[in-house]
Amino acid sequence: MNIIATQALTKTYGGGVTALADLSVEVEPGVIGLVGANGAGKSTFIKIMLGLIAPTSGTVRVFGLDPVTETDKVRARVGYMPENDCLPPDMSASEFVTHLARMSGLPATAARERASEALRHVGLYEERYRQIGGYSTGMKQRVKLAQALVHDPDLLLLDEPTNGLDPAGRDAMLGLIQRIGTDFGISVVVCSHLLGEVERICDSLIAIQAGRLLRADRISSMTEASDVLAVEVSEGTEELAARLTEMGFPVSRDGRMLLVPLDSDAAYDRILRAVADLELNLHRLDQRRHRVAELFTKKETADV
Ligand SMILES: Nc1ncnc2c1ncn2[C@@H]1O[C@H](COP(=O)(O)OP(=O)(O)OP(=O)(O)O)[C@@H](O)[C@H]1O
Repeated sequence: MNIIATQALTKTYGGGVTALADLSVEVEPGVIGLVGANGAGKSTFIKIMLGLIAPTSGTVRVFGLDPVTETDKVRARVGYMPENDCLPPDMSASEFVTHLARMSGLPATAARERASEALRHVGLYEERYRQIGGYSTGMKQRVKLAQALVHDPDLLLLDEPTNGLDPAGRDAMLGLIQRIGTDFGISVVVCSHLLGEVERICDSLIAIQAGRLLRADRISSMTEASDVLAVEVSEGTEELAARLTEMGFPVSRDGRMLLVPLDSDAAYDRILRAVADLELNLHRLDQRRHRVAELFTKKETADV
């Protein structure tokens, strides 16, 4: 079952900036990365899913619901962690998250309990009565995550959750997000311009560029074997390269590896024979896997 489905979704802001253009995508449950360079349209997509802004044309459904006309029903099932800092410095995390739980419709006692639970999940239980103004950036990000979780949503939309964090803080936040997906069975859309980090924790990716869909697929499909063979020998790389070139293979080098396009099954056997004829010691012979970063053209690539 799809959790999100869009059809020709388009958003043009006043002033004529088209942030999303004709985006059609279907998203299955899991931990999903929404990736693209700055300005690609990720935040716009998230805001449309939440019913915060309306599409210019096209449709969007979240759990089969229309965020434009069924906003409350969508928000009851979706938690949102915004990109920007939006926390009151003079409240404790406990007060703040309880307040948002109350706003979601929970009675006072249940709201307090749920807030404590959410703060425990994000690792802030001990610190929950301290004022947010004294928190580190990492702790503030965790408060934002806790408030997104507090009403027990089925889907989390996280906008740049690792923003401003140092490498250790990033790893901790990514681990937390992954656990939310696996341990609680909540689907998560992680929006980021950092392809490398999203790739580590997601089952699937939606890649957008300048508001258009580049590809939406499972990461395993994106990194399937390519039709390029990587050949590495302990010694005699030059010799082998020359022999393969003589045999008509368009060989290229990548460090100690020779890369040879595989145009037929016979090519595999011919390369093996060449290695044997030259009496070289074969170190490695396998099909290269595609890299997710290949999705993006070099010029407009997300940071990897
Ligand atoms: N309220 C707005 N009015 C006009 N243009 C906007 C508005 N919000 C976003 N845009 C423009 O729409 C495009 C997409 O912006 P959006 O914030 O959705 O991208 P993003 O991928 O989330 O980028 P970032 O990672 O920088 O937040 C950008 O060109 C941006 O300048």
